[in-house]
Amino acid sequence: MLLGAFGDDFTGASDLANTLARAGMRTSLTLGVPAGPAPADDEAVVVALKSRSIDPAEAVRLSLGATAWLKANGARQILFKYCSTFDSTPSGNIGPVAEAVLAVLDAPLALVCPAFPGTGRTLYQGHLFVHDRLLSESGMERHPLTPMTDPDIRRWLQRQTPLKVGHLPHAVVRDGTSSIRSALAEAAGRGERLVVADATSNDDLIALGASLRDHAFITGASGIAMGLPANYGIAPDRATPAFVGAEGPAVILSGSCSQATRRQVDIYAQDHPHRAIDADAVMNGSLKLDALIDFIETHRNAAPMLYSSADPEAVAAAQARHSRQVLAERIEGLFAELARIAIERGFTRIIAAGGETSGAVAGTLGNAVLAIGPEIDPGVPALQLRGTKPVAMALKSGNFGAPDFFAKAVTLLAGKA
Ligand SMILES: Nc1ncnc2c1ncn2[C@@H]1O[C@H](COP(=O)(O)OP(=O)(O)O)[C@@H](O)[C@H]1O
Ligand SMILES: O=C(O)[C@@H](O)C(=O)COP(=O)(O)O
Repeated sequence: MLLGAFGDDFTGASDLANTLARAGMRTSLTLGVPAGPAPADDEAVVVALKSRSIDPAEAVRLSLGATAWLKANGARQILFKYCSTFDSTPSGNIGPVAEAVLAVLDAPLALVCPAFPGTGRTLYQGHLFVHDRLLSESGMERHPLTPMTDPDIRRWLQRQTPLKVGHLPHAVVRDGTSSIRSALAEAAGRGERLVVADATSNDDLIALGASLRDHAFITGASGIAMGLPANYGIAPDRATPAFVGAEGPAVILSGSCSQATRRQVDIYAQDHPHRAIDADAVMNGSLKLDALIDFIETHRNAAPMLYSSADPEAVAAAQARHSRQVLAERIEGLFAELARIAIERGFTRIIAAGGETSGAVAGTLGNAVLAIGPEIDPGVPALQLRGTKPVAMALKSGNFGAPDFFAKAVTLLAGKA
């Protein structure tokens, strides 16, 4: 293993694995920390954690566990992947996790770069944009678990950690690798331990990546990985193993309330069987699991969709009636149970939308290892379970994917282009 990474949610980890695979690295995605050794022949392993929206101390514990396993399996560098919209709260979890890993690796500083221009996330003057909107006006300010109300990543991160936060301005990044290296050395001299880097294009990310060759620890969204494989002499044009896919029944499980997902749900519902899951019905027990299973069984050959995706007003109203955390856990628990039973009943293509939801859904596979297949849309690869069970999956980040994502995913997971 050359590069060892962990992601703070399952969709994010699959997004990173996708970037590394596209850049030519032989990459696997593991759901949680594997019990045994790393898969042989892999140059990069991405451990998917579900640590984004949990207690900071627990997130630190899980992240240190992943770091220890990756190091024990030979990783030369550790990469901590978080969301390109920097999903976190004033108490964590990005700051506390970065701080803890810096300490165990005894690293002077770590770069912080959530930019992912391919999906419209750019960072300029320390501020994060989603397309032409500041993060705090992008819809992310109303996220159900991590409302992002401040677009200044330096200020937001500084609330999460006592470590000194610095800034690498765009002019330096644009100037290229040697300027970046000098600026990082100066930042270390000033005692800065977490340095937020501007990046507005893939070229910026590649220049940043090239300047991180000697860094023991790097943090960022998947864009920061674009330039890392080249540091190991790996080029993108390398042949990748064929993706076989799985031809059995498909089901879509969407607990994502992001804007992009809600549009994708609307489009898919126009000509596919679909059923909404009502938050109150989940909480008061009037929604029966059996009825949902009957629904997907009835439509098993037409790729049915079950979704709790709802607009911000409906989510806020439901959260006002129930505890936010308990509501999230109950809905995620329901999706996990649906995925488990669907797989048991022979569904082989599982498409999950939303980071937390995907974590719950994929979590039913235990400590599985997944191979990376073709890209469905930027940031979302087709995944295939390694081993004997024929299961293919897509774990879609909330705001990723074109409006026709679900139909495309159903086709691609069957191994059809
Ligand atoms: N109708 C709903 N009302 C309230 N919370 C919901 C509803 N549907 C889903 N949720 C919860 O909101 C969270 C959505 O997060 P996630 O799955 O990461 O997707 P996204 O970040 O794209 O919205 C999950 O914890 C999910 O269980
Ligand atoms: O970096 C990203 O934007 C994604 O990989 C990601 O982590 C998104 O998370 P969810 O929107 O919660 O799926």
